[in-house]
Amino acid sequence: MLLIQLITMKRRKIVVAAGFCLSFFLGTLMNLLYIPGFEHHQNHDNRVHRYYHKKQQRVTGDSQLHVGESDTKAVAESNSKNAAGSRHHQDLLLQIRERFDEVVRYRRRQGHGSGTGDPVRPLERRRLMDSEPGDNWDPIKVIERTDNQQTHFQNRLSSSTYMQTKSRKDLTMNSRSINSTPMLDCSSIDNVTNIQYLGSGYTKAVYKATLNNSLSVALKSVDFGGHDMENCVKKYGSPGDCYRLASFKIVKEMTLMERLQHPNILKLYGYCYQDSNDIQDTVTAITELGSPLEMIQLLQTSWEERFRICLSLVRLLHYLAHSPLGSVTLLDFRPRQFVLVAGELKVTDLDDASTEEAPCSPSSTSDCVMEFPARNFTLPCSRGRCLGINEKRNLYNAYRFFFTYLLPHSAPPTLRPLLDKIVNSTGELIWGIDETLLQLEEVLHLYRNGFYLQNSTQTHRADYKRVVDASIPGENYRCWPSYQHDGCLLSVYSITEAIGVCESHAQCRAFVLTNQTTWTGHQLVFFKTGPASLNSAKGQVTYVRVGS
Ligand SMILES: Nc1ncnc2c1ncn2[C@@H]1O[C@H](COP(=O)(O)OP(=O)(O)OP(=O)(O)O)[C@@H](O)[C@H]1O
Repeated sequence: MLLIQLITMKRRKIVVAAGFCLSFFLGTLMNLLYIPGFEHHQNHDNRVHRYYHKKQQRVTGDSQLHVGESDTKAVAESNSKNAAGSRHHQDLLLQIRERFDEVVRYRRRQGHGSGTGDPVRPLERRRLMDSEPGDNWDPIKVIERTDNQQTHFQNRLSSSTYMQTKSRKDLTMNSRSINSTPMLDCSSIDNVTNIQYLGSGYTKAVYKATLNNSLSVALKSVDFGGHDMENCVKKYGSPGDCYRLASFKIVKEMTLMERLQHPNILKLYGYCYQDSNDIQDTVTAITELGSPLEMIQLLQTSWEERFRICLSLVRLLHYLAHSPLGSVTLLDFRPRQFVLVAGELKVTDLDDASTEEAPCSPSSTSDCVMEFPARNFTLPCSRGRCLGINEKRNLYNAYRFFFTYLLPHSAPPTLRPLLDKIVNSTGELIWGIDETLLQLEEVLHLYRNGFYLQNSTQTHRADYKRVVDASIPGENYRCWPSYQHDGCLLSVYSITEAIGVCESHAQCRAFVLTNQTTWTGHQLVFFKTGPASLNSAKGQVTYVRVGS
């Protein structure tokens, strides 16, 4: 049993709650916590909770009615209802089977695969083996099996507290590794601290947690109160199977994280299966932690940082187009599917990734139409597949969600023509991802080596005196896009560029070189209103404007 100390906040008062296990926390934290922004989930959990109990009562009521009823019409109606219910349930099981098959396909596909971690839970793995040719993986048998589980589940619900974690499967996970890196397991998240809700989408809820008071990670699990679970339970009335269906999104995501290794794909650190809320083997993925992408915030950062995001994205899309699993497209390509890790963009939501290139017939003109809100594209059909559709869909989405907003705005003027060309060529899908990457790497080369300064033959009006081992602690002013909010801290390639910046700011009379550099190797420089507080500082260099 996994116990964690929860410090809960309610109406800004701190309440201490102890002894809840992690999966309980992940599923129902919102029932117990008040943290601004949690209300929505709290309502959802309560709704689902109430719904389960109602459902339980309704089933009991129905059965009593049927026992005492001799009317053959009612019996016939009941039989036909049961048949419809069974078809309904079968439909759910077929969906589970489809998701399961998809995961199996990704696991089996040839390519790199040095990882020995296997995020498919033992139960599914058994079924995976059963689904080999000559298989006995029979959806009907699964229906029977899950019917039993379902009855058990509902019985338990009526007699036990909702969402009570039962036992944890301590699988022999320490031996797992991805590319020789040992993976985290259930024991790793036994004593997590600083748990914070990060966000949730249609299916999953994500929490930040600290392991061993040192490593911060993201914990991802099915959101019991999320839309996916709620809609499914409403439709099928089978929380256990709905959970399984939803959990395959996490299993798929973990499988793809394991198979697709790239600096711009979030790292899977490990996973944990444990029984929770009367559901067997609920899964928690343990991944690298990022911070959600805020477009408004990005628009306020320096061009260099925004360019980094676009370059990260293009490197990612280039990898996806040539991945070991084939060309991968991100069907859900909104900025919220990405996070930032130390300034690098990384994709986090892989449950909607697909390697299927749309099939087509050469005689049809409509098979390969890619539709976007503002325009459509028709791609050629080659050997029964729409040529490059996965790559082109990713690229156009990168253009419409990222490049148009982030690339040209406040870029160094000499880079503008090339950046405009990149924006136009991707917006028209003239270039593929290979050419786009080449061009962005060229921009990086020009920027990193200061070639963007070549044409700026501005003559500086003032002289600057170089003062060694000196700094100016005060005399700050604000500028945009500063790396520090209460001062003017900008990145420059050279002293000449720093002088140019100082000349362009009416307040600037001095600047101090820091020993910090940006990701491109540019130096961060503090611009100052004057040298009044100039003091001695070993190793630092200050430039003070002389004359008017
Ligand atoms: N590793 C992470 N670090 C920080 N935040 C994350 C991380 N993973 C996800 N998030 C945040 O949690 C939110 C929900 O995660 P995710 O997108 O995986 O859930 P989902 O249910 O698949 O959502 P959607 O409805 O968008 O498909 C994301 O929008 C993102 O802001």
